[in-house]
Amino acid sequence: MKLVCVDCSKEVPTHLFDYQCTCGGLFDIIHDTSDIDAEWLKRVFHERLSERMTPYASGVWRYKELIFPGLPEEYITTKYEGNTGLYASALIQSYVGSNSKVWLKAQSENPSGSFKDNGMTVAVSHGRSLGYQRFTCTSTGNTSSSLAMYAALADGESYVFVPNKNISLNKVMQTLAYGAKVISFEGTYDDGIRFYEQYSKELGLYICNSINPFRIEGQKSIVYEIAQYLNWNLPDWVVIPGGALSNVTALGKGLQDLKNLGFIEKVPRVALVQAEGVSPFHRMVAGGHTELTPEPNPYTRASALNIGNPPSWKKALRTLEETNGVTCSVTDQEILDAKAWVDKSGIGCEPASAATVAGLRKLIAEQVIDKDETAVCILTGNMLKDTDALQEYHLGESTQASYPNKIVLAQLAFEEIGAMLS
Ligand SMILES: Cc1ncc(COP(=O)(O)O)c(C=O)c1O
Ligand SMILES: N[C@@H](CCOP(=O)(O)O)C(=O)O
Repeated sequence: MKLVCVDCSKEVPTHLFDYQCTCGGLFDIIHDTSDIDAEWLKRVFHERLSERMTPYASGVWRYKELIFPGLPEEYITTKYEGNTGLYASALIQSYVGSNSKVWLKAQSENPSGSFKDNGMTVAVSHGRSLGYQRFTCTSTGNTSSSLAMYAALADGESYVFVPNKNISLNKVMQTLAYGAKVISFEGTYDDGIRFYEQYSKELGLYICNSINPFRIEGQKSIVYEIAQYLNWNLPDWVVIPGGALSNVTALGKGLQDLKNLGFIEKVPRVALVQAEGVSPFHRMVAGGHTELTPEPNPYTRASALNIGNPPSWKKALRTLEETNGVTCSVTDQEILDAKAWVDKSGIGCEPASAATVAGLRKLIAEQVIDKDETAVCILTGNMLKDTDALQEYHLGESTQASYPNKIVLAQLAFEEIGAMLS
């Protein structure tokens, strides 16, 4: 296993951990899988499905050989993350206008309520193995909640930087409650990342944002798990929301691993969905450009996607190229309407995650995705991550217009309730 710079291809051993190369490029982790017996590994992954209370009961560490093979078990900090549900929803199939199965992968069922746990367990475990006790991130709230939870489990300390506006208070409170030192600052996630670029060395903290390639390795497990649950037959499309672009990067890496090992025959196409107010990557791809122009004033109600300068865009571009992928953007209204239907399906998600369902609906309407093709939407965060969004939608004046389920005002009298039920 080695770290390789995505810009200049410089190689560095993993014990000399730094997230950024001297040339400024991010590092990628490259594994040597030439000695792996794929059939043996598949059997091991299958057997581990019945593990209980060991690191391999985790839906991330189940795949340790492809994520962080050399890590001694004593450093693994796990809450049995992953193991999240994969649901075929007839309601969402109908909402998006598909004739084929639409799966929802509920990363919202992770211990801290978002997909961040898949990557964070690996980052914190790696940090511990290097002797770190103090961990840090800048965050719109999910990364920080996840970090604070794992740092607490590891008896470490966490220091998190959160923008002082346009984020969900639920997430900040969750972070605080897990014991993190929360520093609220004027600016955005992008300013937080710039701060690390300048001061990370002097601070001596272990950085847990997705610029850390160990996060990406852990997040690969999401697609491994989908593939394993579907007996190594993936749907035609994987639809994923994009902010910092870590998850689409991990998805692409995971798909290549599965293809190289012969676990899957065909790599599905990836559809990356951004929120219209913060869609620099989509604009770059749609405009046929080769350099990303950051969004200077990012804003979307799906606050987890409020990232104007996605650090992993070069890695994400690789995923698009390797999977013949597409991008699109959706409005906040489309996101919130889609979220209401995902909630009604019984699965639920936060606004950012619903961008996938809104995007799938749009791409089917535009005939980019065929009605007869199957798809899986990655639902990245839990519906209780942003209770203000629920309240605004269901109790607000204008936003509930297209949604049929409203609060009913009635007297608690037998006649009135009886008449309603008849
Ligand atoms: C719930 C949720 N969905 C989607 C995203 C976007 O994922 P990425 O930043 O990896 O593109 C984030 C944050 O990053 C998130 O918290
Ligand atoms: N939505 C994210 C922002 C991206 O963070 P990162 O983990 O990819 O660095 C958050 O929850 O903070």
